[in-house]
Amino acid sequence: MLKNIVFTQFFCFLNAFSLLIRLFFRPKWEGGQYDGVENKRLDVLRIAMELGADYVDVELQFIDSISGKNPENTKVIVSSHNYQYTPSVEDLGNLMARMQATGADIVKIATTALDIADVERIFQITVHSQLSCLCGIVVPVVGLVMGDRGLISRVLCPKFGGYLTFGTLKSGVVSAPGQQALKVFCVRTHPQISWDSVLQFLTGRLHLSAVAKLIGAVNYIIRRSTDGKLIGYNTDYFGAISAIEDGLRGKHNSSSITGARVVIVNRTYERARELATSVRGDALALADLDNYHPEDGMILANTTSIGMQPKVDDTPISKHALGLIFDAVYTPKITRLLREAEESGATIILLNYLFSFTDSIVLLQRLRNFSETLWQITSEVWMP
Ligand SMILES: O=C1C[C@@](O)(C(=O)O)C[C@@H](O)[C@@H]1O
Repeated sequence: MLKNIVFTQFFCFLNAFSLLIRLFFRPKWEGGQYDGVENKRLDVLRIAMELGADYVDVELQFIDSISGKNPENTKVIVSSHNYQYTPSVEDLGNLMARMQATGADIVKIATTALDIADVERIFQITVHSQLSCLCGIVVPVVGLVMGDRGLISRVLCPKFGGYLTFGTLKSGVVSAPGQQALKVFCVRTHPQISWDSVLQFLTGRLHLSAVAKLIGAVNYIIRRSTDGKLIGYNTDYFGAISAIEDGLRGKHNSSSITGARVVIVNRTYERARELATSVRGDALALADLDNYHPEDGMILANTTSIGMQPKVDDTPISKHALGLIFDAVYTPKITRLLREAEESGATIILLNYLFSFTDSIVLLQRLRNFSETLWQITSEVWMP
């Protein structure tokens, strides 16, 4: 029976970047090719487990016939496919809860994009399901949106905490609409060519949006289809500012946001002063931060990479911070800074991934025909 199974897919674990082959046996009613008796299909999955498959993938409707019967080294993925549309956030949330409650090792939801903005709902659910780890075990989630308009979900899913993405080994041979052939892009330079010169190459060719120019950083580069020009945007600022504003609104129960006195802290005092001068703020040396006693209503924003994986035990401030604490680090989502701040009773704010993303969708929608030319630079390119 195993001979009849077609191996046409691969898992691409983007984080570890190791490649695993997965066996799948999806029925026609769930978008696959198997048209036979259900019991036989489930038998195949059971045999696969006995033979030591790393993963077996079963539809939500059949999870009971597999879950709990798997050997320790076989992980069970529970799947749901919607080939018509992407349901509302509420419906997706309910579906996710039902899937998580099955006891599966991994939850996978694949929906269909009728509009590029549908992807946002899947990202929202993916992010939300990671945050529920605060109160218990996190079940890894795969959230994908099928179809050309869902392409961005396949590329950006790791950024939103997705466990893996799907692709095809051969262009055109797909098991779901929108799957892309595996291409590993890397910026490879000769040891004598410095990262600075790569940046120089990019920055020399970039046209900046007004906001990116002002901030001096971009996190998205899009090749404009009308003239092929590379346009650099900054969408991260919006994710950060909107999260802080939301946090303030929630804390003070009001809709008005007022200005603030800005204090810039940097390891190099001179640099702190330089930036502080440009925003008419004050500067502080990092060494003085622990003894700094700000007035009530302080918002502390960590915009450095301190506390980011792998150095998750680092924190920019040794005492427990109070007030409203924002951390721009997004791996891990709950940094030591945020954890300790929360323990001290502070209000913590996470980067508003979704706003950041919504903003990019708005940009993309403005620039029609984007799909073949979307470039995403996951680590920011800083302008010299
Ligand atoms: O669940 C998935 C992901 C998928 O739907 C995709 O969109 O790549 C393809 C399916 O075959 C697979 O089982």
